[in-house]
Amino acid sequence: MHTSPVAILGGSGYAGIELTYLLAHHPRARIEVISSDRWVGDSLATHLGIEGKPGELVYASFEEAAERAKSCAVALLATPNEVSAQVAPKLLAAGCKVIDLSGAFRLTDDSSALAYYGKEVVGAKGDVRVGTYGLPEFFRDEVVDAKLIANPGCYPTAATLALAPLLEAGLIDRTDVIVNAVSGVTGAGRKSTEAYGFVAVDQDVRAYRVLAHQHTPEIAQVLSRRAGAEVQLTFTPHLVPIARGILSTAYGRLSVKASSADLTTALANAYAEEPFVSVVRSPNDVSLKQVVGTNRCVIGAASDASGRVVVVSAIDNLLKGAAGQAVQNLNLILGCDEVAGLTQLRRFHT
Ligand SMILES: NC(=O)C1=CN([C@@H]2O[C@H](COP(=O)(O)OP(=O)(O)OC[C@H]3O[C@@H](n4cnc5c(N)ncnc54)[C@H](OP(=O)(O)O)[C@@H]3O)[C@@H](O)[C@H]2O)C=CC1
Ligand SMILES: CC(=O)N[C@@H](CCC(=O)OP(=O)(O)O)C(=O)O
Repeated sequence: MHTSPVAILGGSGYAGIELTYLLAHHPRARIEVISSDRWVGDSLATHLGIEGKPGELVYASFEEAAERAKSCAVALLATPNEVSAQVAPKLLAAGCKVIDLSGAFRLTDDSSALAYYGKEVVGAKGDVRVGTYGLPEFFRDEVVDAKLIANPGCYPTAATLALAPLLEAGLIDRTDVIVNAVSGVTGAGRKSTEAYGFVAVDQDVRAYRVLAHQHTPEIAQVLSRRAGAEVQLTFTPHLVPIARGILSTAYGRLSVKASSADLTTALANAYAEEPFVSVVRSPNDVSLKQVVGTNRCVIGAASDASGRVVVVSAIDNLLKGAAGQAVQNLNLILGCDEVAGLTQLRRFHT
C-alpha cells in the first residue's frame, strides 16, 4: 500500500517517542526522517527496540532533519514552542504540511500569545500566526484541508471535550466555569531539573502557575468558539506523582433544569459517532487506568438540586493529549481511516 513520507522533529522527547511508536508501522505513513541531537547517528532499534526496516532508521541532527523534512508530505513537530515557531514557516514555504504539537500556533489573540508564550515565540512565527486547531471531534472539516495544524494542549483536550457540548447546548452558564486538573510528570517534558525529579515529586501534590497557566486562554478560546459567546474560565493545574495521564474535574452551574441523566445524554449524543470519546454513566466511573496507553477520552457528568454541575474527564497526556491526537490529525490530512495506527494501543488496566 502507498505510504506518505513524514518527518518527526523532536524525536527523542516524550511526545516524539510516542509519535515514533505510532508511526513506525503505520499503514499509510512512513517515517522518512527523524531528529534528535542527543541521539544523532543512533537507530530507532537501539533506543526504542523498533523492529524491522523502520528500526534501521537513524536519528539526524535537528538542522539536517529540518532541511530534509521540506520534501516530506507532513512534518510533525514535537519540539519546544520557540523551535516550532521558527521552523514551521520554513517547512510550509517549502510545501510541507505541518502538525505542531507545541503551543506556538494555538492562540488566535495576539496579545494572549505574547503574554503567555513571549516575544521569542511570537516574533519567530513571521506571517504565520495561527494554525487550524486540531481537535478532530470539533473541527474535523477544517483539519482535512489544513496546511498547518496546531495540535491542542493536553489539559485543553481533556477540559474542552468535557465541557463544549454542554455549553453549546446552553445547559450550563458560560460566565462561571472552573476546571481543576491533575497531570502526570511526563506533561512537563524531559526536564531534568530537580523540581521534576523522583524525590521532588514522589509523595507530593501541588498546584502550579495558578491564574497564570498558558492553557487558560486556550481552553477559553475553544469553549467560547463552541458556545458562540465568551466563556469565563478559572483553570488550575496540579502536578501529581504519576508518569502519565490527565484527570480533569470541571465545575459549572446549570442554566436550565437538567438532571445527571440529561447531561449524560447530551454528551453521549454529541460523541455518538466519535471513535475515541466514551461517555460513562457517572463521574465516579472515570479513571486514568481506562485511558493511559490509549488515544481515548472518557467523560462522566452529574448535577445536583442546587444546580451545580461536575464533569470529570480523563486522557493520556502523551496520546490523546499529544502524539495520538497528532496521528489522528495526520490520518485526516492523508485521507485515510481516522483511527489508523491508533486502535491497537496498550492499556494499563491492572
Ligand atoms: N509532554 C506532554 O504531555 C505534551 C507536550 N506537548 C508539547 O509537545 C512538544 C514536545 O514536548 P515533550 O515531548 O514533552 O518535550 P521533551 O522536552 O520531552 O522533548 C523535546 C524534544 O525537542 C528536542 N529539542 C529540544 N530543544 C531543541 C532545540 N533547541 N532545537 C531542536 N530540537 C530541540 C529534543 O531533542 P534532543 O534533545 O534530542 O535534541 C526532544 O526531542 C512541546 O512543545 C510540548 O509543549 C503538547 C502536549 C502534551
Ligand atoms: C505537568 C506539566 O508541566 N505540564 C505542562 C503541560 C504543557 C504542555 O505539555 O505543553 P503544551 O502547552 O504544548 O500542551 C505544563 O503545565 O506546562
